[in-house]
Amino acid sequence: MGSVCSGASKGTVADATPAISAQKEGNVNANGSPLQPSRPPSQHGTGAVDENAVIQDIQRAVTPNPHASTKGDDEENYQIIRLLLLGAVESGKTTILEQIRIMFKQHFTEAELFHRKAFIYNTILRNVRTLVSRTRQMGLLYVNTQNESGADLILAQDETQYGHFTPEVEKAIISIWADKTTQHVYSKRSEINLNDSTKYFLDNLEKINKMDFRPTSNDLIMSYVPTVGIQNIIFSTNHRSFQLFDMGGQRIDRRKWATMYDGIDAIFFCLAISEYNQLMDEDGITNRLSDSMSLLEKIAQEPKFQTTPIFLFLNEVDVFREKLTVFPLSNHLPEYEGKSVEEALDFIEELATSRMEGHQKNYVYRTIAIETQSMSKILGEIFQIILKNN
Ligand SMILES: Nc1nc2c(ncn2[C@@H]2O[C@H](COP(=O)(O)OP(=O)(O)OP(=O)(O)O)[C@@H](O)[C@H]2O)c(=O)[nH]1
Ligand SMILES: [Mg+2]
Repeated sequence: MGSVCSGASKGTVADATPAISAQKEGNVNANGSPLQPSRPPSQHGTGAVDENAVIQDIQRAVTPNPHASTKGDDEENYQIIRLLLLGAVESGKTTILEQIRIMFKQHFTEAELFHRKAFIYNTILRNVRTLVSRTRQMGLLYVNTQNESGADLILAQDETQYGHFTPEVEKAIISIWADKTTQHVYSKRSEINLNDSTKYFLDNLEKINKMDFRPTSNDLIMSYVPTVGIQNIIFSTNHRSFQLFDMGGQRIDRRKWATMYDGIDAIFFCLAISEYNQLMDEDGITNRLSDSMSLLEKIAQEPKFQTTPIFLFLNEVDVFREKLTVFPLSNHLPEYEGKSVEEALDFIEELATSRMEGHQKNYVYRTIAIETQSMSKILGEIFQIILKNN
């Protein structure tokens, strides 16, 4: 169309009244049937689902209908605008998808909430175990001596547990979390790469451990469930329909990315800049930031994307800021000579843009994907750009 449809909001897309034409989400295909179950972090790469069947299923679902109207017909019948979310593991892809869902008022289903609830319990258990282990590793004692036996109880829990905690375990977790020693260990969390949502969930354990606990949309934003394979959502705004594909960022999942490269109108690339001091779980040697930068370069050089706009999210700015004081950036990127957070951010941005050199259209944003308000503004701007170009 070349410009925003008549009747479009002049403000951000978030301000526009969304017309949701369909809602497909949570590892479902466009027909609404399950693709692959999300797996717990300890089971990466497993699952009995036939990946080829899944890919064929998706391709069938997204292949343009030859009988459908094309641009130039009635506005409502424009071809769907297809967006691809790419980036390494835990870079914020699904968080952005969830922010988009919130923005377009795509409510989460009961099944999704139930599924996510299980992961929230597991995340809490893993995080508190990490804190307890670190406390012992550092040779620290709890201020409340009774927490020593509570720590034993927590360490004895099965790490693959996905259900409610017994009252005894709940009491032990709450007491350990409140202990000054734990708070001291937590203040140094950058050293142990503790999941960022630790405080958020532990502060609310009593509420979360109730049988009738129903996660809020913010709980979903804060929790992490690794994406397996490909999930997608369909939504409409400004008389246009969008299909957004979210891909798992692990190496095993990246193999499937190329099956989705045809007919993509924009790429949302997430890069967790806070990972400059972390190594990849998959091999234990590759620096995570360096892996993400290589991935970005590969996408920017992909022949099929030469005219496809890339919206780059330099994500986890909050964690990055926090980490810089503990882990100087120059220890990991010796060419960095700056001193301030802003200089560090500029340096990372330059690094990222240099990896997209030669690519025709790219837009860079510094983001904190868990913040609904700031993300809604940024995504609003992005959707306006996309609408103008399609
Ligand atoms: N503090 C903070 N946490 C974030 C930010 N972005 C995402 N997170 C958290 O990071 C975790 C991982 O985010 P996801 O969006 O699920 O990561 P992903 O890229 O989809 O990861 P895979 O599906 O494994 O490829 C979640 O717990 C989020 O709440 C951010 O900007 N700041
Ligand atoms: Mg994901």
